[in-house]
Amino acid sequence: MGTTLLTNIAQLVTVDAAGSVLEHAAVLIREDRIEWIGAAADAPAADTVHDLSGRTVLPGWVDSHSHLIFGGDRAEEFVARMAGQSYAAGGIAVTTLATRSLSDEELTGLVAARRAEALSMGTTWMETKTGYGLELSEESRHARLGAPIVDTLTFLGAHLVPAGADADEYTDLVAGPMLEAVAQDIDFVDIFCERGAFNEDQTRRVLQAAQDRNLATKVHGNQLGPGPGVKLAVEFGSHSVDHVNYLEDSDIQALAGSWADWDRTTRSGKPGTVATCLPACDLSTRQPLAPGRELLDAGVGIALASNCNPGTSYTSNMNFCVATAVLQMNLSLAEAIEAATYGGALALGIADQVGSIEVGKRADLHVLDAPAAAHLAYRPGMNLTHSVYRAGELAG
Ligand SMILES: N=CN[C@@H](CCC(=O)O)C(=O)O
Ligand SMILES: [Zn+2]
Repeated sequence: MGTTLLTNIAQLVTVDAAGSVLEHAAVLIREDRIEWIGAAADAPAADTVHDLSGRTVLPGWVDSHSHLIFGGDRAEEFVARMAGQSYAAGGIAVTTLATRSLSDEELTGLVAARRAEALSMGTTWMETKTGYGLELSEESRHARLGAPIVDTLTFLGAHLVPAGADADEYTDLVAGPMLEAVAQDIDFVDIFCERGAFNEDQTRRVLQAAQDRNLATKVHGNQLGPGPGVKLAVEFGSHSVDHVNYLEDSDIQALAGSWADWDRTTRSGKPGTVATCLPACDLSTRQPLAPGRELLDAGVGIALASNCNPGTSYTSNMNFCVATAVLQMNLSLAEAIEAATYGGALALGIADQVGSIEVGKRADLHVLDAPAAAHLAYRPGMNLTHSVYRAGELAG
């Protein structure tokens, strides 16, 4: 592979701690790593040179929340919602049935195609979750098939209590035998803490079981109404709490408190619980957009993610999520880009490897067909992704 120089970059948005944006820049990649960054005029020689002709380069998106392991779709549910019906967790069962009927080959093919689609739109690191299995054999099949396709795999056996099951007995199954069966394939344990899904006590049991196994955790919380999800995530030291639409002041304070030992300017210390905002989901479910601005102003680290799934957010387009965060959540472009790259990396515990363009980090780069990153929000809905480098390799 040798070295590759990307040069003639009009704007290089590094997302480093200082938020450096370089103009007339170049990046040297050696194998899968970033070896040098600087002015194009000073660039070292390289085996291969890619002239980017005045385009913009960002870190690849780090999509820290998705549910790609599913069959079928729920377009009818979506249409009913647009006609006024509200979203309820029960729709998950429809996807569970559709997924069960797929062979390993069919399911693998669907997940791989979805991963490739996201990569083609700039997502160089992708998390996904189980959660449409809801029985031991299916949850472990989904974990086994999904793990080699995505970069981070999360176990979400506690997504919905299956019809006819007792909620507490099912929670015991998730926290015990199911977790045991998937443990070797997963990076995180997650739970949907919400009315209609799992309550506070059940959430505690699952988070405790994960902690007892030294597994990192996440929580789906405060999506459809106020609830205990945020505070539980903070109490258990979860990497993130996701959705965060309905927050009380005390939730924001709890989140802010978790960031007390983090120094933003040097990016050192102990990161707190990331509040992951999912704007595409909020639009598709007609929920109020998560208060990203308020969270940032309170000192909370935030991430933006797609939440790609067939029920609440059938898109993996992070360009769209970033544009929405700028246009409708009052984030600056730099804040939105940081949340969709470095913020996602913090939410997945991989910020030392990816999430910014810095020497030594993995060469995950997203080239925009635009002279400035502002075009992401200035030209919303346009296909601005020109090319994508993942671990130094040109994708596609
Ligand atoms: N909220 C819970 N889980 C998914 C939706 C799953 C579904 O409706 O299929 C989410 O993150 O939005
Ligand atoms: Zn989700």
